[in-house]
Amino acid sequence: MEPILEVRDLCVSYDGKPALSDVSAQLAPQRVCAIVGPSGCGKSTLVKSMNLLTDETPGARVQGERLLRGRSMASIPVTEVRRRVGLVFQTPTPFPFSIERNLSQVMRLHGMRDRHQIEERVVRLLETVGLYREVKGQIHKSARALSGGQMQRLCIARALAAEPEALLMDEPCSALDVRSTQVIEELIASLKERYAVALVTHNLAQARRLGDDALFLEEGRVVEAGPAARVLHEPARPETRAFLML
Ligand SMILES: Nc1ncnc2c1ncn2[C@@H]1O[C@H](COP(=O)(O)OP(=O)(O)OP(=O)(O)O)[C@@H](O)[C@H]1O
Repeated sequence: MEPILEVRDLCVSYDGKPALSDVSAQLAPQRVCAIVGPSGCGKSTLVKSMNLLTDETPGARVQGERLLRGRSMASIPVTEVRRRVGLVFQTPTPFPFSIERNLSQVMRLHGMRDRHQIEERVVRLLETVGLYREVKGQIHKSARALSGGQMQRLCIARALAAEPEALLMDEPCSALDVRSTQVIEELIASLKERYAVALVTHNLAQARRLGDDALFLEEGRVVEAGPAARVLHEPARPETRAFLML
């Protein structure tokens, strides 16, 4: 199946210091690609490069190919790439206005004008992330009053409001408690039906639970890649086995 998003021979450096070297990776439809590896190995840099955020980082230099459904991102307007490739960060950071406006603003930004259509879609998105029941009747209250887990689900809904094809998640649960983590994990498992997902995680158990594919990075290089069942359970290299505590 054609990948939704692909990077080929990607090299990223910050102030001349390499962070990623010759990285190739694919995000396939209806699959979660778990991106794992030791601290500082380039996981965040990889997902940020997948929606061109690295290209705006001062001192960063990006080389290599990035493709969205086979078309070079270089030939697609940045705003379109960002719409089609959503990014969710480690710390949930909704904008400091209402729950409703956090979502409707994205829709307006992407040209939706019909008020009823927007209202309907806000409800649908809140349902998708399992928030509707919890915030019903309060969607005009500040998003910052939500719990950490609720804020993260709102941030996921905000990424989905742009109707993306791929969803990049950079440690989406690391600021959350066990229960909220479980809720987000269930959500990720359901979202992959509709989106190609990249999941950066320090949590190896989480990578094993959710990953269909896996990419193991070390010092900016891909050292193992393929089906998660192999990479995370039977990696080829002794060093990877040691990291994965196998
Ligand atoms: N904006 C930046 N400016 C300079 N160097 C950076 C920048 N962002 C990342 N780096 C460096 O690039 C390398 C890769 O960092 P990155 O954050 O991508 O790794 P990571 O695997 O996500 O790390 P962690 O698991 O600790 O979050 C590190 O050496 C880091 O210090």
